[in-house]
Amino acid sequence: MTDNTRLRIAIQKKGRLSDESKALLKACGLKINMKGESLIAHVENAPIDLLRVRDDDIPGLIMDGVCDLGIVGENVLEEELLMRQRANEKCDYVPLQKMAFGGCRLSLAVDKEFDYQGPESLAGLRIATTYPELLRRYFDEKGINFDVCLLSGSVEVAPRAGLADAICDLVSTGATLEANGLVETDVIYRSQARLIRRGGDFGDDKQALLDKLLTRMQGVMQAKETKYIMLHAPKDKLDTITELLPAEHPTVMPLAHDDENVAIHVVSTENLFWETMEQLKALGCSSILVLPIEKMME
Ligand SMILES: Nc1ncnc2c1ncn2[C@@H]1O[C@H](COP(=O)(O)OP(=O)(O)OP(=O)(O)O)[C@@H](O)[C@H]1O
Ligand SMILES: O=P(O)(O)OC[C@H]1O[C@H](OP(=O)(O)OP(=O)(O)O)[C@H](O)[C@@H]1O
Ligand SMILES: [Mg+2]
Repeated sequence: MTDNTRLRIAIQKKGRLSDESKALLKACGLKINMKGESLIAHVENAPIDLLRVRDDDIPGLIMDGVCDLGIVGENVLEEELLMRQRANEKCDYVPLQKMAFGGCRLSLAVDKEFDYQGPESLAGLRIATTYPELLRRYFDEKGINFDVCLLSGSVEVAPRAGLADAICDLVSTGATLEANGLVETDVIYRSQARLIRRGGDFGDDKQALLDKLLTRMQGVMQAKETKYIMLHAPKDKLDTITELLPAEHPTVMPLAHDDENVAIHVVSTENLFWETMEQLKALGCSSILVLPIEKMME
C-alpha cells in the first residue's frame, strides 16, 4: 500500500533529464537512497519518495493524481495534454517553475535533397514523429493534410529507411539531423524542463514540505545563474572599476597592510567576461576571482 503522507516526485529514470533532475533534488538537501534500477528511491532525510519512470509517463502520473510533483519536458507535457483533451480525459495539473535544463525544440526536418518550399510542401506526405498531437495542431492551424508515422525513437532514420518523407523531432545542437543528412525547416514548439504538480489539496504537512522544497529549488536555480566576484582594486580608480562590474552595490573593504588598494566583493547575475577581466587588470586590479554560488536565499 502507498504511504500518502510522503511526497511523491516523478523524475525520468534514464535519459536527458535524469541527471539534472537528481542533481537539483540533491542540491535542495535531499539525501536520495538510489538503489540500482529500482522504481522507487526513498529520501532519507525527508518524507519524500522519488518515482523513476519513463518521461512519457510523468504527465499522466501527475494528471491522474498518482504523484504529487514531476519534472518533465514541456513537449511531453503539452503532447499528453492535447491527447487527453481530445479524448475528454482528466488533465488536472498545475505548472510550476521552469527548469534551467532540457532546452530543445520540436522541428520539422527533411532530407537535404528535398525541394522544400514551406510546410505546404509536405501536404499529403508522411511525417515520422513521437509527437503526433503537437504536429497535428501545427498542420491543422495551417489547414494542411498529412499522414503520421508514429515512432517512439530513432525518428531521424525514418526517411532513409523509407518509412516517411519528413520527420518532426527534437533538436538541440542539430548534430543528429546533420548526421542523418536532414535539414531543419520549421520550429513547431520550443521546450524546456518544467516542474509540475498535481491538482487538488495537499493537506497541511505535505503543503508545508512542498513550499519548503519550492523555495529551495528557486534558491538552487537562482544560484546557478549567479556568480560571486572578488578582486583587489586601486582606490584611486574605484569609480571606473565599479562601473565595469556587472552588478550594483559592491562591498568595498580595506586590505590589511595596503593603503592603496581595496577588496571588492559583488554578487552578479551576469558572468564576468574575459574582456572585462582584462580591462580590470589594465586598470591595476589583481586577484580577480569569479566563483560559482552553491545556494542562496534572499
Ligand atoms: N537534445 C536534447 N537537448 C536537450 N533536451 C532534450 C534533448 N532531447 C530531448 N530533450 C528533452 O529531454 C526529454 C527526455 O529526452 P530523452 O531523449 O531522454 O527521452 P526518451 O528517449 O523519450 O526517454 P524515456 O526512456 O524516459 O522515454 C525530452 O522530452 C525533451 O524535453
Ligand atoms: O540536436 P541534437 O543535439 O543532436 O539532439 C537531438 C537528439 O536528442 C534526442 O535524443 P537523445 O540523444 O536524447 O537520445 P534518444 O534518441 O535515445 O532519446 C532527440 O530525440 C534527438 O535525437
Ligand atoms: Mg520518452
